[in-house]
Amino acid sequence: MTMIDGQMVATQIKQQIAKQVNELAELGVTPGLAVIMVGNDAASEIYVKNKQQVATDLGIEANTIKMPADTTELAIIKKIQILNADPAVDAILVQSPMPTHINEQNIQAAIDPSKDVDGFHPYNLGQLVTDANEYYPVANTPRGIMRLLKWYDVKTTGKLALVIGRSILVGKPMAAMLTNADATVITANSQTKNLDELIAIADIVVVAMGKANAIDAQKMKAGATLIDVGINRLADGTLVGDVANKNNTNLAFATPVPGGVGPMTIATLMETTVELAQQHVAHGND
Ligand SMILES: NC(=O)C1=CN([C@@H]2O[C@H](COP(=O)(O)OP(=O)(O)OC[C@H]3O[C@@H](n4cnc5c(N)ncnc54)[C@H](OP(=O)(O)O)[C@@H]3O)[C@@H](O)[C@H]2O)C=CC1
Ligand SMILES: Nc1nc(=O)c2c([nH]1)NC[C@@H]1CN(c3ccc(C(=O)N[C@@H](CCC(=O)O)C(=O)O)cc3)C=[N+]21
Repeated sequence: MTMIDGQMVATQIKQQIAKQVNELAELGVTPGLAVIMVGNDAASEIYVKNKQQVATDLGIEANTIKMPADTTELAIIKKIQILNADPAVDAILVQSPMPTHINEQNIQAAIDPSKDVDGFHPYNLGQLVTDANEYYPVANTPRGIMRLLKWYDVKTTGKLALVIGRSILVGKPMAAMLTNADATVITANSQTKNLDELIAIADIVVVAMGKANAIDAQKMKAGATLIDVGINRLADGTLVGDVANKNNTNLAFATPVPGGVGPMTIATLMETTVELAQQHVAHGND
C-alpha cells in the first residue's frame, strides 16, 4: 500500500503558482483572496491558519474577516457585496459550515460568480455538471483530489467510485468530477442502506462525512484507493480523518490525515485564486 503524499504534491503545485504570481506582478497585479468566517468551527480554524501562511509565502494578498456567530444573513450578504465591488479582491471564500440560522444557499448565490473561489455559485455548479469547455472555478478539495489521483496514476475510466457525503463543498462536486472523468459513481448519504456492501465493491472510495474514524478501511476491496477527506480534532488535540485502519490493508493507495487532502485543498485554493485574477486581467476588470 502506498501512502499518498499530499504535502509533496502540494509543494510542486505551489512552485508553479509562484511563477504565475510573478507574471501577474509584472503587470502590477497582486491576486487578492478574501475569506469570511462566521462563528467557530475546528476544521475552519485549521484551514484559515494554514492558508494564510501559504498565501503569504506565495505573494497572494489574503485577508480573513471574522464575524460573530450571531451575525445576520443580511450582514454577511452586505459584506459580500462590498467584496464583489472591490477590484483588489479576485476571490471570495465563505467558510462552511455557517451557523444554523444562516441559509447557506443565499450566501453562495450572493458571491460574484467570477470571484467564486469555491465554485459554490449555482452558475459555476451548472458549468461543472455541464462539463463546460470554458474556464470556471470548482471546489478546491475535489479538484485537489483529482490532481492526487492523476499524480499517482489512479485510473478513473470505467472504475466504480463511491463518494460518501453529498455536501456542495465536497461530495457533490467530487461525484460530478469523477463522472466527468468517466467513472461510474455512487454518492452515499446518511440514509444510505448497506454502506458496507458498497465499500466492499468500490475501486475508489472518497470519504467526506466529518465523523472521526467512522469508516473501516479493512472493509475495502484489495487494490482499491482510499481518499480520506475528514478533518476531525479529537478531545486530546490530535487530528484524525473519517477512516480507521488505513495501515495493514491491501489497498493500492490511501491518503493520510494530516498530510493528504488538506495540503492539496490549500494549494488548489491558491491556484484558483491566481486563475481568477488572470481572468479578471483578461477581461479588463482587474
Ligand atoms: N481535507 C480538506 O481539505 C477538507 C476537509 N473537510 C472535512 O471533510 C468533512 C466533510 O465536510 P463537509 O462535506 O463539508 O461536511 P457536511 O457535514 O456538510 O457533510 C457530511 C456528509 O456526510 C454524510 N454522512 C453523515 N453520516 C453518514 C453516514 N453514516 N453514512 C453515509 N453518509 C453520511 C451526510 O449525509 P446527509 O447529507 O444525509 O446528512 C453529509 O452528506 C469534514 O470533516 C470537513 O471538515 C472539508 C473540506 C476540505
Ligand atoms: N468554504 C469552505 N471551503 C473549504 O474548503 C473549507 C471550508 N469552507 N470549511 C472548512 C473545511 C476544512 N478545510 C480544510 C482545508 C485544509 C486543511 C489542512 O490544511 N489540513 C492539514 C492540517 C495540518 C495541521 O495543521 O495539522 C492536513 O490535513 O495536513 C484542513 C481543513 C477546508 N474547508
